[in-house]
Amino acid sequence: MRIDVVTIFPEYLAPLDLSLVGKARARGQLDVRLHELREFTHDIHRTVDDTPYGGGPGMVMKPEPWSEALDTVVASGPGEGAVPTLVVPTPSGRPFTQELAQQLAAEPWLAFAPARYEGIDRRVIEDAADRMPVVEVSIGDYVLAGGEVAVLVIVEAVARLLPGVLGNAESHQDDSFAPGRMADLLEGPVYTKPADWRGREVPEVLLSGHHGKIARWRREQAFARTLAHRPDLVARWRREEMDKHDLKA
Ligand SMILES: Nc1cc(-c2ccc3cc[nH]c3c2)n[nH]1
Repeated sequence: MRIDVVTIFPEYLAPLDLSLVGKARARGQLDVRLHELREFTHDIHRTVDDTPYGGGPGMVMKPEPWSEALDTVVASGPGEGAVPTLVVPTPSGRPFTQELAQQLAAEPWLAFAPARYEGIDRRVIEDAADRMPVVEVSIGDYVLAGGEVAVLVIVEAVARLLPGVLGNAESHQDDSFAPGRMADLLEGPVYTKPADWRGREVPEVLLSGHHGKIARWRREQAFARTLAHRPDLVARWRREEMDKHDLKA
């Protein structure tokens, strides 16, 4: 997979050199290219923003640098009409879920447009959508100061789904949120040595060696935690299970 990121803060993406994503890049499984938006300005001050039409607080990112940057990204692709899927982090976007991560992981080429200020001139997104798939994505119902952190979240969640990126020991096949595994929902509690730590002992069942009982205990624990923290997910999973067995709620 190829990933391009256009940003005024390339240093914000430094974590993409580390750990899972960094190793995947070193192995050639991921080709990540950062583009500094100010390289696509032509004034002495390298201006990327201006005041908003219609008034209001803050500044808006100018269309020209973005369109030049995105044109350069597309032109540097494999050619033959290949274009990236443009991912635009925004609080009002499509919720980023494991399902969307799976969909993005199936794409050969992603380009990210993390905004700053009050956002990017809308015409940039509209113009891009005439040439490539565009998906606006929210990583949660809170407001960040820019989209770079969202890029890190999305890239990590997508990269770990790519074949060979996770070692077998860390396979994502058992991900709680992987489609079809809603029944497990969130992870249950985990324990490691020592068996007694500060007077707190590991649950007996985990020392029993009875794999059936252990698996059931873990599902029960995960379900109880999910029911407490995410009743909405449990309700959705129940509906999906009822639909799957053509049962009426
Ligand atoms: N899910 C989510 C995305 C954002 C976001 C994305 C881009 C910009 C640009 C300026 N502020 C931003 C905030 N906040 N929360």
